Amino acid sequence: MSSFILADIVTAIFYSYFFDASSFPPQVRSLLAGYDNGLLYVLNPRAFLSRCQQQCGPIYRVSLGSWRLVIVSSGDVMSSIFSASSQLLRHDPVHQGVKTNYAYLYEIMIRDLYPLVDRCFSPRSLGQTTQMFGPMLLSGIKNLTRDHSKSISLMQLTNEPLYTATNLVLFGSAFPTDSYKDFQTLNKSIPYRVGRTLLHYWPSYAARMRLLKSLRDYLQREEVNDSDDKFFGASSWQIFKDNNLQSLEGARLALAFLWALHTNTLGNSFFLLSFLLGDPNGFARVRAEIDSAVEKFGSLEALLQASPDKLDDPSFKLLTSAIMETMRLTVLHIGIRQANCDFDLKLKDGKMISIKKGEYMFGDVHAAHMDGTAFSDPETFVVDRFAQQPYRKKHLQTDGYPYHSFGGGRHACKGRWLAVYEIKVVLIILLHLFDFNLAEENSAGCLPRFHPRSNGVMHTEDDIFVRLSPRQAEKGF
Ligand code: HEM
Repeated sequence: MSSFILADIVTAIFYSYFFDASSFPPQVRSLLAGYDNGLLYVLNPRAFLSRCQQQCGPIYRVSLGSWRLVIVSSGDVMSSIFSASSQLLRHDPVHQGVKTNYAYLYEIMIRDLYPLVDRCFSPRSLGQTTQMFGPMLLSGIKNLTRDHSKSISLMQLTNEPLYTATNLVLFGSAFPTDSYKDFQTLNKSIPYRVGRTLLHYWPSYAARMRLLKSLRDYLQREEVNDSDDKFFGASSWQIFKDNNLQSLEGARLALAFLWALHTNTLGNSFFLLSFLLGDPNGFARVRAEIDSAVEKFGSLEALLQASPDKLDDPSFKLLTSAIMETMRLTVLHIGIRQANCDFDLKLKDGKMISIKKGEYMFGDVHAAHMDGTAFSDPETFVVDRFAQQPYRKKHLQTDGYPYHSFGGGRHACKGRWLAVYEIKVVLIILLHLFDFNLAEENSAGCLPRFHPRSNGVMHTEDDIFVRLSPRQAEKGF
């Protein structure tokens, strides 16, 4: 056993032995110095956290192996975490997918890459960044759906054209756009990777290596002379070049970024369409809204060429609500921050939590989103849950709800406007063009089952197969 693991175990035993269980917040008990809890967490994070919350309430301490965490599921406390200064609670770079030389890479991410993302994906600049996204996505969907005689995977239909069109508009034609399969192999293996089991490990490892190689080749281009990636792609490439990051190390950082860019957006597009297929009335209402918006814009093509700002409009009130509702159900936990020093975190009700140096703070968003006092019938997909509010441009329609799917404060999701826009366009195209019939090969019913190991966001191993038929008005398509 390495000395590191031994030190971890000794620290954990020491910590659990001396911890005062009567203090606030309460401590989840452990028989094996946190390692029993660590194992239970890895096997089924959602079930473990839900049990802890039932035992201890909305704020509690738990040791997962050598990690000491304060877990919160109350909206107010989560907001206090997001707004705490980085001198007290710092973002832990390991959770950004950067594991090697991370202090250096993390600095580049925070200093250069995130501000660029913030600028390019803000509501004001998004239109410039995503020019041609709609038409490219339409073309990708057309290519994939030429043969209507065969059933098609809903995962592939909602994900592959989206992945490819996004990469093309952001990074230009030099980007390895044929990397969808490898990306998905890696993405699907995340629950297993986190659990450190060897099952499924090799294909995921090989996919990661191929992705890293093609990203390194992309970064090592001599010049960026594509006219089609001058806005975001060229600026991000310049950051890698200026920081001497065109080697494997740069490719690792680029892969972490690519993952942040795609994983939740792809997952949510798939889950949203599956939820709608399981709710025929909701499906019909969203489609009616899309059809009348297409009429208002004149044609689907005109709508797809419109800027994201034009789609941030009450004409898509129900669709936007459906997107936010899907994210409410599928985002699990966020906001991992590590305490730089001992300090007291003051809560709104005047209580204090004494945070110890080295402890992690962690928001159990799923628990907050399953709170029946804030969300009626919280387990159910309710298509118009957020459609009742007056529509406000540049707002996500969730004001007034304890809603945390995009985090908050200084580190709130910098891609949220892009994500909502992209998912909107996927749904507009698919619902406007096609009727969906479930294919014979579906065994598990229409709703995909959440994978028990899902961590961060819901994962599923289920797919849904559908037969598409062009709608009456689109027979010529
Ligand atoms: C449905 C889609 C998405 C969801 C649910 C989502 C969710 C989140 C959440 C919860 C956080 C905060 C994490 C924390 O506090 O530790 C976050 C951060 C971030 N997201 Fe997203 N995200 C999505 C799409 C995107 C996209 C498309 C991008 C584009 C690049 C993006 C880029 C980022 C970045 C750069 C951060 C880090 C911000 C910072 O630390 O300052 N996200 N995201």
